[in-house]
Amino acid sequence: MAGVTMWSAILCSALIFCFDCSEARTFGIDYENDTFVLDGKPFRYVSGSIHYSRVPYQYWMDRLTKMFAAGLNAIQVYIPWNIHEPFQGQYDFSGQQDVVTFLKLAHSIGLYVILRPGPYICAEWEFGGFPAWLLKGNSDIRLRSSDPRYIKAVDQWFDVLLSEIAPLLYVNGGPIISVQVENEYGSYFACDYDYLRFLRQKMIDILGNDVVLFTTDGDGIGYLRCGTLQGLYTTVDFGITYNPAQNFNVQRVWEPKGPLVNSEFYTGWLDHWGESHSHTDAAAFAKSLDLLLAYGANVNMYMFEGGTNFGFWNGAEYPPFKAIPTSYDYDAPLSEAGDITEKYVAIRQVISKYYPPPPIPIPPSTPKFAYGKITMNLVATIPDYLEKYTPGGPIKSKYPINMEEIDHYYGFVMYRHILKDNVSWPTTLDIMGVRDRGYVMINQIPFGIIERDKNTSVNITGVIGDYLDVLVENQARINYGNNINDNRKGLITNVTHNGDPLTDWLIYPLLENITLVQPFSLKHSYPKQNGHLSTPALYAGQLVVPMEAAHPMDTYFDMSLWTKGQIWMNNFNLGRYWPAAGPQIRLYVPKPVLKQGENTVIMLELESSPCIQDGNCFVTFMDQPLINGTVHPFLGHRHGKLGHHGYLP
Ligand SMILES: CCCCNC(=S)N1C[C@H](O)[C@@H](O)[C@@H](O)[C@H]1CO
Repeated sequence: MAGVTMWSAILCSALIFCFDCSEARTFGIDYENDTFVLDGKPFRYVSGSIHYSRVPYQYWMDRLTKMFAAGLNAIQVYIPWNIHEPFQGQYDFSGQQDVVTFLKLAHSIGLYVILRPGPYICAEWEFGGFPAWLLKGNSDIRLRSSDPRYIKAVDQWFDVLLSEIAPLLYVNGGPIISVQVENEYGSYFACDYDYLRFLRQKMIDILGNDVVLFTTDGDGIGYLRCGTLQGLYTTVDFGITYNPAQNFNVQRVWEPKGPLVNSEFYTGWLDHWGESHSHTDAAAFAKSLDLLLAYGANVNMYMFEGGTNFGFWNGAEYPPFKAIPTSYDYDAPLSEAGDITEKYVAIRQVISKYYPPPPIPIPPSTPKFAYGKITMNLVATIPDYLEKYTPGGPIKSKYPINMEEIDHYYGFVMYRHILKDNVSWPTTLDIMGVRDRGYVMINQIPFGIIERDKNTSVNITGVIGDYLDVLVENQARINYGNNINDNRKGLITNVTHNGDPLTDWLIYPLLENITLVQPFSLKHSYPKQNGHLSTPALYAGQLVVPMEAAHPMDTYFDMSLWTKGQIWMNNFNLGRYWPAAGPQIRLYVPKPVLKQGENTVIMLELESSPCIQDGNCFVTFMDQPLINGTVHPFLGHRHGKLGHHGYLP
């Protein structure tokens, strides 16, 4: 008897969070009865996707509690590699990146976890989760394949990540009941089974054999051919359907027995700048959910809480190149700000037909406040700023260098060339390799905007010694499809003038850390103008939040009079704005980035500042979102179509 007591004690000590050490915790598949089994009993999950990287960590508990209050018993979570390994070999699992804490919070509420660690995650996230340093020195790397350079990086990353994850597996006392291998691999051209075998083995080596490993692919035969592998449970994804049998027939081709699983049941859809906000009818979705649950399916609703692409974390589709906005609201049941929606109520109602209502009330939406209008002031034009604030000075190079090679992966970089000849009449500057958008200036006077795959030339004039500046915006690395390998940013080709390559360049990485933006001796002479274009410049303002207990509150940043740029609040990068393109007109400002008293707002306006046009140098803080505004499909210019030589001044 003593022996048994000893073993159960050992088992307990091995099991974190274990509540009942008498029974080993198990989660698996009962193929005979077409169901998952949890601790030997039939189990079906009703799950929702939430991405911890898109919700301020101070709000994680709020969103997770609302998901539990909807009747969910599980959440589905992607792990973006690039937020955890910003530079190769440097890892970050703290603060906003503290995925272990996020998963433990879910566990504490009573939510199981379906984990999707990639290494590729798609998700409309920058580079599908890949770190940009994968491209440094490897312009021909073949991602998502057995390319040894890629496999080496994944192997090292998974050694670190999976070791963090293992203690949180259900079998070890944690909430993780299943782990996805790769992501919709069947939609990718490589079809490299050795790569999938490597991933499967790596996960088994570190996570063990007591976890369900699965794949997810679109519900089409063609997708599944390359998307799954022996030993990985095949699941599918699809949106609203009124004939679940038809959708699951595809899964049954690969899994004749076992639980039916829709791993991404789309509650809404993604947006692109310049296109109308996506919408999915709540009643239609609820009806389809009812049919899926009645059919006995396991369902994960993608997204249940969409959140925000703060900073430079949005992704892009290609072709054509279309960047994802800062809001990832997704028309999801919980809004970007975690508000309860009609769709949330409809879903909760359907789930309550199958399961007892959750033992907690629905938490309230967080309060929002309209802090009103504040004045913005010019700090500096970007050329002035960079000359003063580029630590160590610019990089000197005979030809332009792409961003990855200078270890500057996100945001902006300025390329400067000092004219060696007089250019007395307008002649063509060609910048074929702009990735993705460029603002061309001569001595700070804007001459035009260039865009990848569209207008890549501008007519310029100037004299010897003039500064030709090209400020390039990396709008996002493509996150989906077969072009994901072609993701280098900045200028990836030479710049030619009248067909001749321009040589001798100064390259200024624009600081990702905005704290160095100290108000210059404020120049009251506004930047140079050329038609409606103004010199890219930094503007600063102060938002004063009342010193009252109720404040700060969530709010929305309305910069609808401005055109396109980036916003920081107290040095927190709120994300990109582009009201000239739409549909997002206001940015969500979560309470945690604000403080009582003075809050510093910094804007980088790239194209056309209202301060110059009409003296309306202000922004407004509202108490309502606006992500379904008017769109301008010519990629964002109220002033009409692109001219042949870029936007005409
Ligand atoms: C327009 C192409 C969209 C590609 N993405 C697709 S199909 N999706 C599946 C993908 O697995 C998920 O990460 C999300 O990216 C989702 C769309 O929200």
